[in-house]
Amino acid sequence: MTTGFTVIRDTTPAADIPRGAVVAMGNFDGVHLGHRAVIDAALRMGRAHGKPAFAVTFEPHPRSFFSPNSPQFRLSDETSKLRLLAGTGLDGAVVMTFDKTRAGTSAQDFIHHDLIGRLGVSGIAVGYDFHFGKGRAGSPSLLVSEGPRLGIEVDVQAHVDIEERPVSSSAIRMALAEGQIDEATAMLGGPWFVSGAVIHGEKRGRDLGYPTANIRLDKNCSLKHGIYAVRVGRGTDRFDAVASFGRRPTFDNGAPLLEVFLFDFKGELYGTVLDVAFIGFIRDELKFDSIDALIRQMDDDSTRARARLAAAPDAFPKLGVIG
Ligand SMILES: Cc1cc2nc3c(=O)[nH]c(=O)nc-3n(C[C@H](O)[C@H](O)[C@H](O)COP(=O)(O)O)c2cc1C
Ligand SMILES: Nc1ncnc2c1ncn2[C@@H]1O[C@H](COP(=O)(O)OP(=O)(O)O)[C@@H](O)[C@H]1O
Repeated sequence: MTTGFTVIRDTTPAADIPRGAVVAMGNFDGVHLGHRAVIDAALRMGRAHGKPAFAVTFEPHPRSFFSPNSPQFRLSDETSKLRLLAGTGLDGAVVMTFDKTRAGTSAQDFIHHDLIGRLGVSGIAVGYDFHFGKGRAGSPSLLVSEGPRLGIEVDVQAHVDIEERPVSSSAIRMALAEGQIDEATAMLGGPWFVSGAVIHGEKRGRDLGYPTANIRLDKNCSLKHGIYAVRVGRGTDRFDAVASFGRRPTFDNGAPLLEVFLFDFKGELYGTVLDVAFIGFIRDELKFDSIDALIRQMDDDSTRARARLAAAPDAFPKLGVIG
């Protein structure tokens, strides 16, 4: 686990910002294999320069600033993204607020004020399709052409392909919406995960013999409704589990909830923040005619989830500690 991951924000005093860092720039939603190629390039450059390597990223996601009315399924919220970035070996992240001012900053001003003035960057790694600055005028080729004059090394990473398809955050969103967990895991370089605090439900689970820790996911989460083999993290503890994400058509067809039954666990989880990593898809969510039929199905789901998890004993996202 990486420690000492520093987060720099727009409000961080200049005196607290290390000068001369190399930066990996991107939105980094999900921190997938393509992002990791850019991050690895920055790590190599940082070692060569004898300088720290930081991610430069934007919050909220620029798309939600530009299209506030078309909801965005985020693979990782800000905290999850920072934990993933902290797990890569980077020294920190510069989180730039994406607001009206930043959206209106020209590419040249972004380079000169935000990157050189504020950070004194000595190197920049980006992906082939990263654009920045007002009107998306800033591009990898602009950085490549300006870099030598500014004394900044620039590294542009090509797309990472899996089966001849470029890895992208939107391809991963689509895979999750289809319940294609193996595809999402391959593109991410590790299992997709969500985090949330356990809330109270209808207290039906304990009567079924399946108490479930209930977690409300972001309303824009488009993970396919269904039953999954999951691995749960509570701090550094790990528990194998089976989870249902859906509306419980057998009962209430209510708001979508993630409900997690931890194997071999007894205890109180209300209020606890759990990390839930999706390891395998088991089946679609169904409406059962009787509680007994649902319970028999949950027994079978548990057997299948245990087998799926036993085949991937170490599967869990590599997360670091922020701060
Ligand atoms: C492994 C598993 C499979 C489930 N499958 C279904 C299902 O197919 N259909 C359904 O309506 N509810 C399903 N559920 C949700 C249960 O109905 C729900 O956990 C139960 O109602 C308890 O709710 P509570 O946590 O609010 O007490 C499943 C839950 C688990 C843990
Ligand atoms: N093995 C377990 N897996 C999940 N939750 C458990 C387990 N054992 C005990 N619990 C506790 O039981 C609660 C879920 O019980 P349940 O009857 O489903 O209530 P609720 O409807 O409030 O979720 C969890 O939030 C947790 O505090």
